Amino acid sequence: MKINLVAVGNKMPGWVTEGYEEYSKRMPRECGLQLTEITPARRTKNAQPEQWKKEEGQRILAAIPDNQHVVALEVTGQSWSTEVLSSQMQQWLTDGRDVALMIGGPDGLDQSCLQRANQKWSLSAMTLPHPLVRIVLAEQLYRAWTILQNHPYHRS
Ligand SMILES: C[S@@+](CC[C@H](N)C(=O)[O-])C[C@H]1O[C@@H](n2cnc3c(N)ncnc32)[C@H](O)[C@@H]1O
Repeated sequence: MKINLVAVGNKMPGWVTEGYEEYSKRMPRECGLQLTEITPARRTKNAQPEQWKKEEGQRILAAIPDNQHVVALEVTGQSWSTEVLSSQMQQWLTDGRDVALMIGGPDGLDQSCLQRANQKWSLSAMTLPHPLVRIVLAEQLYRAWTILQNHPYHRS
């Protein structure tokens, strides 16, 4: 299984790239984490957040093959403990399809992305900045993997 992390935002500052890679590089081949960065819509002076989200949504969906199991990162989604995430990961591995995780931009995910999602996952009731979300996500995926491996990284 491959995890296809489709995230709005490119040209990230060094601390974001370093933080993300610190954890993504720890993921094993059988559960490899691959990042697809989506170019954000150009924000013009006349605020058109729905239009920007729509544009980004089209780019996100174009980066996800039809046969992938899709999870939207969304504040109002389901809250999973790390242990629940590891069970989810086991289910994804058993299912065998690649998994796509979608992270929206500053205005969030478009409705078309939410409709495509098979699951919606909330990391917290707080709204996090999208660059931070990819780092937290990579760490939690690694932590969930270590639980499946009975590796001592995770101490409950
Ligand atoms: C700055 S947030 C967007 C906020 C936007 N106002 C909204 O309502 O979605 C950017 C993206 O980060 C992700 N995100 C932010 N906080 C999150 C959280 N607590 N749980 C899951 N995803 C989150 C979502 O994918 C969101 O689209």
